[in-house]
Formats: sequence, structure tokens, C-alpha cells
Amino acid sequence: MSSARTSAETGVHDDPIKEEYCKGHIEKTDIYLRRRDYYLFQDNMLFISALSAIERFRWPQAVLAMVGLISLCHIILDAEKKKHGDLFRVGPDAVVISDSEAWNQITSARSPYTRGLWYGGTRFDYRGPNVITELDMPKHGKRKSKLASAFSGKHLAILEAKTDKWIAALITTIRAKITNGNETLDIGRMIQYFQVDLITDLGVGQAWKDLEEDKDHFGYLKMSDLVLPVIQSFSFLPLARALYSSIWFMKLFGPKTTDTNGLGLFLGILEKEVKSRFSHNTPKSDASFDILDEWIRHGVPANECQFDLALLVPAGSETTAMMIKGTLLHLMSSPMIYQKAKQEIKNEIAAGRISSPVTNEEAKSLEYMQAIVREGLRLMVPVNFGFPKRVPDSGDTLCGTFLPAGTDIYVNYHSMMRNKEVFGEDADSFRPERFLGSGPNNAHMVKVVELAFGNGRFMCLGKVLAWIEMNKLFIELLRNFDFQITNPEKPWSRASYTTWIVYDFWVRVTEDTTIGDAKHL
Ligand code: HEM
Repeated sequence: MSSARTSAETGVHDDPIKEEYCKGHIEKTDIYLRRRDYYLFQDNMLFISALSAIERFRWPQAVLAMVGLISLCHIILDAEKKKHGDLFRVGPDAVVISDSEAWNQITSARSPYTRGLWYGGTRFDYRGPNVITELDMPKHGKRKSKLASAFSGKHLAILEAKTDKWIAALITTIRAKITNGNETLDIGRMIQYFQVDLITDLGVGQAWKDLEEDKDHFGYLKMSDLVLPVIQSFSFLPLARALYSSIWFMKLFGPKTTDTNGLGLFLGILEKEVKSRFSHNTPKSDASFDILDEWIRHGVPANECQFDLALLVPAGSETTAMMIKGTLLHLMSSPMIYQKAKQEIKNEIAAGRISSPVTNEEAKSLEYMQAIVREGLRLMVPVNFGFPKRVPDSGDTLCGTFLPAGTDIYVNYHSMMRNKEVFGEDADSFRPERFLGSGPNNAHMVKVVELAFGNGRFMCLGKVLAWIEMNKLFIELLRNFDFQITNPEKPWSRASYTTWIVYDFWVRVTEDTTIGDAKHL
């Protein structure tokens, strides 16, 4: 509880509850109980009662309910948003928000908000925090600014060249499968292989070659599909989170660099690579750029290099892969949009306006393809829910409700991206046309979609890379191939946590023989 402050100090004159709180006359819990419009425990909704039950130590029910239900959390949260509005409570000290203006304000560059303890629960290495699990904001800011150089300036051209290289590898692999008579393939898995190869190549200059060998090396993806749901479910439960992210627990049960498979093996490989670079003190030339060298040049210490490289693989692969898979599914399910996209690519090739492969700059001038990317990112927003920001000492009023200091505000991106007031009555439909034109509402929609990457000092570190990929990949895939869903009744299986997991995304892929220059790779 923050110390007593006067209304003159806090500037609070208009809200008696807020004023009492700021003067220190009432506790945070009183505020929740006094505010009828804010008191949601009358809801018998399992998700909310699961979260609230933690505080009452009804452990077994809470844990079971959470783990069982959270794989549908986007549906549950969206239903609650429809009932209670843009801000509602999910725990004694926690609310969920889907209002884009408020989220923009909370996460702005100079925001006094800090990270909630939830962030610490995503840690997977007992030896130390990575940049995303660092809770000390000044430390986080310093650390992040050193990491950011690898994603900016002269390195952008290298990010683009590596993206081209791995898109080419993806296309070669798909083509080889078609030639061998395997037109039906799990495109979801292939996109994950593509992402892992791209990120490992960028990270340490050596891809795992998942695509080339058609193999989930080190069982990394299998392990991540198993571990992510557990970590992402338990991270919402304060006591569980404190337990499993404690150093002794992680030492006993977490991944270790001596493991022979999965996450531990992966950490071990990174440890070796980082040690070798530091002991040889030989950063590579610009031509053979990788992120590790860039970080060493910027004075990132060896242990942080290890932890942050280990973060890049899940942070950089699961997210972009989800967006790509989701957009492909929408394209395949929307024949008119699919054909319009192909026609735009055809026209641009015929007019000699796009190279092979398309450059990032050229890709940005394909208006319809850009609209598809935004619409795909919006409807298949890769980060679904989570990433709480903690209300500063003065408290704050959001969506008309006063929130006391220390309240965690979780974002509900899924509902934010489907807000009818922002995106129109058909916000649930895949309709890229909504982004065509340049009216003020268009600019506003674009800004809201950008929030999918976070904002201000909470911004995603790999945003620029993700945009290069998204700009190019769909153009390259569609100029080479045609895609068709194999099972219209169940095109894939998908579970939602903070991020998503997609299984069994089988599609039929054939060569597109109608677009002239397709065989460029
Ligand atoms: C479509 C793709 C992506 C989306 C939607 C996305 C979204 C996000 C979001 C919402 C956050 C958390 C922001 C917050 O704290 O509020 C984040 C953080 C982060 N992302 Fe991404 N991301 C994507 C791709 C990538 C890629 C490709 C990389 C790396 C190569 C990456 C690396 C990171 C890192 C390192 C952080 C932590 C930043 C920090 O500590 O402040 N992401 N991302």
C-alpha cells in the first residue's frame, strides 16, 4: 500500500473513492469491494473464479480449472469483454483491458507503469533473467538498448538478406516435396522450421537446418509445445509462479545445459558458442553478421548473451509463425481475396515493379498485400493475452475506473483487435479491404494493429524483422504456389494460451504455373 497523500498532491478531486485511497484511508481491496460496477465475483465464470480462488488458497480447483480452460482463453476473455466492457477484473489485484487508447497510454515511452510479476514467470533458465523476465525497469531499459542495435541501422539489409535466404529454402523444400509426389504437407510445421532456421542463423550464424533435414532438431519444438502451455497457464497463478520460477525449483526440475535433448541441450549449445566467441575474442566481419557478434561489440556480457539468445528462438519463432499460419488459413478460406492477392502480384510482375525475390521496399508498395498482412496480424494476433503492466504509486483511472497502485493490467489483444468501434461491424471477418485508402480511420486502425507488437519501452525487439518477413513471405509463396485446405471441417487444431499452439495444419500445395517468373529460386 502506498503512503498517504493529499488530494492536492495527487490532483484527485473528483472521485471520492480515489481520494480516500490516495489519502491512505482505505485499502486496495476496499476499493474493489466498494465499486459495484467493478465487482465481478458474482460471476460464476470458472476462469475468473479460478484466478480469484488462488488468493483464497483453493489451490487444487484453481490449478485444474486454469490448466484445463486456458487453452480457450481467447474465447473466454472475449465473452467476458462482451459482458463487462473493456476493463474487468480477473483477480484481487488484476484486471484485463482491451481498450487500445488506454493500452497505448499505459505502454507509452514515458509511462510510469512497470512490469507485473507475471513476466518473471516466463523465465526458463535458473542462471539468470533474460531481457523479457527482467523486472527492474532501469536495468531492463539499459539491457534492451544494447540488444536493439542488432535490429537497426545498417543491419536491416542483413536481416533482409537472411530472410530472403530462408524464404528461398522454404520454397525449395516445398518444391522438392511436390516433385516427390508429396503435395499434402503440414505447412504449420514447415513454417516453424523456417522460423527456427532463420532465427538461429541470425542469432549465431548457424541455422539448425530443420527445413533442409525436415527435422525438429534437439526436439526443441516438441518440447516447446509441451512446456509453453504449462508455463503460460501457471504464470497467471501467483503462488504457482513463485514456486516454479524459484531458483531451487528450476535447478531441480528445469532445463540444464548438460541435458541431452530439448531446451537444456539448446541452452548448452548456446553456452558453448558464447564461451567460444568470448574466449577467441574474434567478432566476425560485417559480411558474416550475426546477432551474437553485434551484442558482443556493444558490450553485452557473456551470461546476458546466452540468456537473450535463448529467448530469441521462442520469442522470434512462435509469434511470427502464428501470424503466417493464421494468414495463410484465412487466405485459403477466402477465394475472392486469394484471387485478388494473386492478381496484384501478377500485375506487379508484369509491370516489372517487383524483383525476384521481392525487396522489402517493393513489397510495401503492394497495397492489397499490405492490407492482407495487417488483416492477418489483426485477426491472428500472435500474442493473445498477458504481459501485465503494474499501476504506479499514484494509481490511475482507466476506462472510467480508478485502479489502485500495484494493480496488474493484463492486455487482451484478441478482443482489442476485434473491436467493432475501431474496425467496423464486420470486425470478426477477414476483409483486407478495410485497410485500403488513407482516411483518418484507416490511420487509426493501422496504429491499433501495430500495438500487437507492444509499444514504447515495452515494444517487441524483433518487430522490424517480423515486418520484413511478413511483407515478403506471402508474396513469395503466392507467386510460386497455390495452397488449398485439405480438411475444410477441421483445417487445424489450435490451443490458445498467452501465445498459440497449432497442430496438424495440413494443406495441398501445387506449383502455380500461371505466374511467369516463379522458378527464380
Ligand atoms: C508477428 C510477430 C511478433 C509479434 C506480434 C510480437 C509481439 C511481442 C510482444 C507483444 C511483446 C511484449 C511486449 C510487452 O512487454 O508488452 C514482445 C516482446 C519481445 N519480442 Fe516480439 N513479437 C513478434 C516477433 C518477434 C521476433 C521476430 C523477435 C526476435 C527475433 C521478437 C523478440 C522479442 C523480444 C526479445 C521481446 C522482449 C522485449 C523486451 O524485453 O522489452 N519478437 N513481442
